[in-house]
Amino acid sequence: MKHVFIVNPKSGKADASQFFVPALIERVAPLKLDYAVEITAYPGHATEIAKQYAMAREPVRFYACGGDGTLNEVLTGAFRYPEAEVACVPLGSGNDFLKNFGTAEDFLDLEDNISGWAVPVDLMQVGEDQISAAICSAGLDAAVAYNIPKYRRIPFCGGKMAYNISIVENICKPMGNRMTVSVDGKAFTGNFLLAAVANGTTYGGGFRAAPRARMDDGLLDVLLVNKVSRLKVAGVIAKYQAGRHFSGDEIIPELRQIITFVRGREVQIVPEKEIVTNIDGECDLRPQVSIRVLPAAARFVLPARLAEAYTPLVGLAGSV
Ligand SMILES: Nc1ncnc2c1ncn2[C@@H]1O[C@H](COP(=O)(O)OP(=O)(O)OP(=O)(O)O)[C@@H](O)[C@H]1O
Repeated sequence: MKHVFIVNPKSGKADASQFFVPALIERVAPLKLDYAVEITAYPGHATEIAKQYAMAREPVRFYACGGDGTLNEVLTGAFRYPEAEVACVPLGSGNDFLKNFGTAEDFLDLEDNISGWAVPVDLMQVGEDQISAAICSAGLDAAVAYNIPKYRRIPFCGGKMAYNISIVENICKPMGNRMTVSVDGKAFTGNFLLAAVANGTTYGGGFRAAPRARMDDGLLDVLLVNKVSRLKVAGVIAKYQAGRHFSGDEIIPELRQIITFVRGREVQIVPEKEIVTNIDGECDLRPQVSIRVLPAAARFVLPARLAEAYTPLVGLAGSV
């Protein structure tokens, strides 16, 4: 099998082509692998690189070396090819996807990652031609992420500070979006702070919005958070962030009037006005969003120690 390391130099805080690639080559060379290193030159390039290799229809493993955006791009390029599997070397700022399986440290163990194997994971089809691996959302959380780049350029205003300023800005604006969210045909209409459609548990740099979601159950966990007063919003968001809005498979009693949780396979979000949406960390204004689960659509490589401990819900490990 060919091993292709696709490195995004713009992920995370430092340029991985400088600090990671030399170390990678030093560690991989003695392993006598058939390998290649590709450095992305622009957004979307990782998809093109993955597609180009996968089209040879030979067994190939891609290592998405970057954050969730890079992983999304590599999965997008690879998932239609049964000979291709996708691993992740977490060099981004959030790397929320891999939290479904283990920690960043587990995936940074390069030798363990290389000797790991693939398990089937679900993906989401967003609209006609976009793929999402972890979570799609619309509303307040997406608007906060959308505004962050504007503050990052202010001197002394780094990641966390930019995030906090963006939260304050969004909480000061009128909150809530009137929308209808349909889950497998059942419609929920209301004034929602946010709607999240989760394949995985975590997004936004550690928000455990869907702590009960599984990447291999063929289902999406949908969370609808009602508009609440400014006084209540911080408390609700704090619980939502920590995953404390759930007890077992249910929303905790004190939040049941505020948060609706349903599972399904197809979701349409139709807002009254254009809304900011977040698809695996990439934010855009959209008039509406439709999302459909693609069960066991990709092969995701777990490092050997995690793969040994992993119990899949569907199929057998490595056999999509
Ligand atoms: N050479 C490049 N120049 C500019 N942007 C690039 C380049 N290569 C990739 N990108 C873009 O960089 C964006 C950010 O990458 P990524 O999401 O992997 O990092 P991150 O934001 O640090 O991590 P996370 O999403 O986990 O927080 C992606 O949307 C990707 O399209």
